Amino acid sequence: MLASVGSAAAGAAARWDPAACSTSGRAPPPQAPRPRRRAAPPPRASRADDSGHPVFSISVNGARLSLGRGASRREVLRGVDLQVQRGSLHMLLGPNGCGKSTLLRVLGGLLPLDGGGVDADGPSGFVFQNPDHQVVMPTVAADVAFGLGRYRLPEAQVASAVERALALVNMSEFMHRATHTLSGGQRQRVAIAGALAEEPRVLLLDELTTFLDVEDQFGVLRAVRDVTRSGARGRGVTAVWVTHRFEELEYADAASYMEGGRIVFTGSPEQLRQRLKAMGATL
Ligand SMILES: Nc1ncnc2c1ncn2[C@@H]1O[C@H](COP(=O)(O)OP(=O)(O)OP(=O)(O)O)[C@@H](O)[C@H]1O
Repeated sequence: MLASVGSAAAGAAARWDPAACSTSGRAPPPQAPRPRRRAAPPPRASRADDSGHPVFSISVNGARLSLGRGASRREVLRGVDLQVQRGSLHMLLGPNGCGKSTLLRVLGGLLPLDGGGVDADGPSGFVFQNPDHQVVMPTVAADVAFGLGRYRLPEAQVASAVERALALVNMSEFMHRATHTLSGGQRQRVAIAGALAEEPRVLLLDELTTFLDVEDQFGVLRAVRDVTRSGARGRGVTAVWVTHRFEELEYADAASYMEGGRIVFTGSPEQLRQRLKAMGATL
């Protein structure tokens, strides 16, 4: 279990806004098409620990970042501290606009910080909430292979990477299916397989279940949990999962709560549930 690494207040000053964090998800905000999943730049500083101490895949210390221009510029990350154990499924919750997606982009190396530091395993792969923006090829196999195209690998190597990735998300039997015939959850698992085909060490997953029904929601969750547990002890893929849905906590190994650009609490899912209840949430 991770120790609390939040701000000194560790949630003492946290306020609870039930409207901002419901268990039923949210209507998607109007938005431009999300970028297709992509591997982040090469690893910066993969943490290895040979001394038997807890090994973290991600370590964020005092991360600060302002976004926007001119009068609309504002500090979005205001001193984020976070540690994520390698091979774990770590959930990140918090009200709308508290900085979860921004932090995810920082973890993937897509946004440089103004202050503080991030030390994360790499490469990382992103999957976003709307699979329609990510699953774009006519067949499942072609879609999972899409990201590998730029490496100019031999065909057999691509085929085996695709097979491996689909097996990891329990979608092998769908390899030759037309993507437009898949359910939302199946499409989301194809999107995850596409990210996995590039063998990331860290998966960054932004509200993957927003558009899914309950069955698909838990199918995708199980797939991600299984991926994190498929590696040897301490060497599995690490997943950071942003969600608004408290019921998903049961799949997490650890969870953090973010508010106002800071992590205010990190602990076990049960500890977070207790904290949220104490803050007035109906779970
Ligand atoms: N490029 C940008 N320029 C200015 N402000 C930005 C930019 N990107 C994000 N923000 C602001 O930063 C804050 C955090 O945004 P972010 O998307 O990280 O929040 P979030 O916790 O993921 O929210 P949600 O749960 O609604 O997805 C928001 O107030 C948002 O408007």
